[in-house]
Amino acid sequence: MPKLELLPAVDVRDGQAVRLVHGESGSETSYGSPLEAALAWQRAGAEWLHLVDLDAAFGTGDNRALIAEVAGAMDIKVELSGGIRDDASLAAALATGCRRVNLGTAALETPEWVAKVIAEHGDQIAVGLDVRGTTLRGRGWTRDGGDLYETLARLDSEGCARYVVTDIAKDGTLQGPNLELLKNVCAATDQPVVASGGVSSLDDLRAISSLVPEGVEGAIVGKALYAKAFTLEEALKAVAA
Ligand SMILES: O=C(O)c1ccccc1N[C@@H]1O[C@H](COP(=O)(O)O)[C@@H](O)[C@H]1O
Repeated sequence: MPKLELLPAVDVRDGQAVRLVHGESGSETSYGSPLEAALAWQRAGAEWLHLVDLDAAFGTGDNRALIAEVAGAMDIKVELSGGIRDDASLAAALATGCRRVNLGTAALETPEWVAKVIAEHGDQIAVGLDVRGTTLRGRGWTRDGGDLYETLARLDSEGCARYVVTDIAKDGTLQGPNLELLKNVCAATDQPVVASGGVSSLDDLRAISSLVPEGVEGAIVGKALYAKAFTLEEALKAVAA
């Protein structure tokens, strides 16, 4: 059985690595230099970095140059998110050398464009399904964007390679992942799922690992690492077993 991939997160707001609670603008805790954070996760053995431009996601500007600097400094695979909504932002994201991008708002608001870029770029495109209950949220998670399972069926039919599923109610809370949601999404699609939101302990990672046979491929870990609930080395060991 393949092991669960771990993706430590670096979310960038106003040039700083931050963590939010429920993805709410204004709830930031700052953790300093995004480059230093990313290099620290790489040194600790990460194989992936989940890198988010929060300003681009919220529409409060962007950190494009800094994101490119961080992605360019990585020897590991980078998954890039936030504000990738048109040809120009997609080209800039892919030009960083990232392994793949996550599209959020675009999958809700411009489905024709998303179908086109899925067809063009294959598994370099993932879609972030950011949900409250079963309602998708876009534009920095401030606007409803339709039903999770209807959107998933549409994206599956268009050949979307992968989904990053975030339970907004759990994100940044250290309250544990929404395992039911992950199971339900895995049951609804044959494509791999990356879990996001709520990881608080090594047991949470072991619980997500138990869903690998159902289709969970990876887990994004944010607040728990920054709050030092465990180290990345411990997390990698816990999912290797
Ligand atoms: O990661 C967050 O905490 C987050 C909070 C609020 C909005 C977005 C967030 N992150 C990721 O950004 C992309 C969505 O960006 P867009 O809608 O495509 O501009 C998505 O991967 C979210 O998970």
